[in-house]
Amino acid sequence: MRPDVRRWLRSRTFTAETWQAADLVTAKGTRGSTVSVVLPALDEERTVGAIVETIRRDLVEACPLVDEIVVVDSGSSDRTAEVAAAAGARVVSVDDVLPRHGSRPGKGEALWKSLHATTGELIVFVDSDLVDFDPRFVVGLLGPLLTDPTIGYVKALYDRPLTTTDGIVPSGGGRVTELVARPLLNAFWPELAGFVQPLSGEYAGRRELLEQVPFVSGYGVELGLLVDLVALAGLDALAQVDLGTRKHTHQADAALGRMAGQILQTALARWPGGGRPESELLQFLRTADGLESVTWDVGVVERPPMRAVRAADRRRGTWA
Ligand SMILES: O=c1ccn([C@@H]2O[C@H](COP(=O)(O)OP(=O)(O)O[C@H]3O[C@H](CO)[C@@H](O)[C@H](O)[C@H]3O)[C@@H](O)[C@H]2O)c(=O)[nH]1
Ligand SMILES: O=C(O)[C@H](O)COP(=O)(O)O
Repeated sequence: MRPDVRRWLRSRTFTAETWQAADLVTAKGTRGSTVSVVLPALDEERTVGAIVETIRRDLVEACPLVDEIVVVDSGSSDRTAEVAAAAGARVVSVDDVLPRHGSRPGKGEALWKSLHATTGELIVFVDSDLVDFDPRFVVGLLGPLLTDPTIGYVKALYDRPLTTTDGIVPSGGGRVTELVARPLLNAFWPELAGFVQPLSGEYAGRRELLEQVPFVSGYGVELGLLVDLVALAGLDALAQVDLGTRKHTHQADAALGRMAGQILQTALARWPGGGRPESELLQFLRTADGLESVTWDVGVVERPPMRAVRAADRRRGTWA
């Protein structure tokens, strides 16, 4: 493993249990910070209500850590907006924010517009398709930002079960993460190899940083933010927090293929070019002792066309 990644993993990986909401309220008061929670939502009537209600009950009413909950409706055709509003969120439609800039389809557009629709100095993004949502997610993501001024952006990490018709595969989820995003990041931005869940939809950042980088309109937004923020602020300004387990609604393989395509487009638009890709791939496994990293060499060797080999051997008189 690269020394910079090893050092970053040790100093910038936290667990949500480190912080209690009440302590963070005190830290927030001392710093005069404000917090917005943003939920991008496209047809999430089944799940968005419970998430909003939990955050409102536990982190607005019982303990004033969160100042506003905003659901950015990304063009839902179901009752997402009504359900979210009834649960206590302010709901804005993506088309009504910055209308003179039009609306692009996709999740990243909703996040970009949320910067204009909210006021918090700290912004926490939470997907609205989460099942069994735990308020610890928000507390954990805010912990590093409210206690360490050198940290500006915090990603979630977690176990990702895959729920299938045959049952639950404990670590089977995050297919695009494992098959596309992590190999790409390891190859071209190896300093980011320590991010266990680079595509996690739960993350928090300082507005001051988030307003300095572009937002990709679709599913490339998470990879784009990581690459652009490390260039802007440096690796030590980024952190990750272990939130336990995350369950969400899975998309079909064909939809994940389109997601992978957007992530690839995002990466290629940022690829610095030149040089050889890094051949080390860092993978993470959950063991009884916590997260274990394993390094693999995925470098490949190009063998020449057989005709060229034959011709060269004939010239040397060594062809058998
Ligand atoms: O056009 C869209 C599409 C999605 N969403 C919302 O965005 C969130 C995540 O979308 P989802 O389709 O559930 O993504 P996942 O399959 O869960 O994909 C993972 O990987 C993506 C690519 O990095 C991330 O954007 C996601 O947050 C992350 O959970 C959900 O609340 C959606 O309702 C929108 O608001 N608008
Ligand atoms: O983050 C990902 O890799 C994609 O959202 C796919 O997740 P899933 O394999 O858990 O459905």
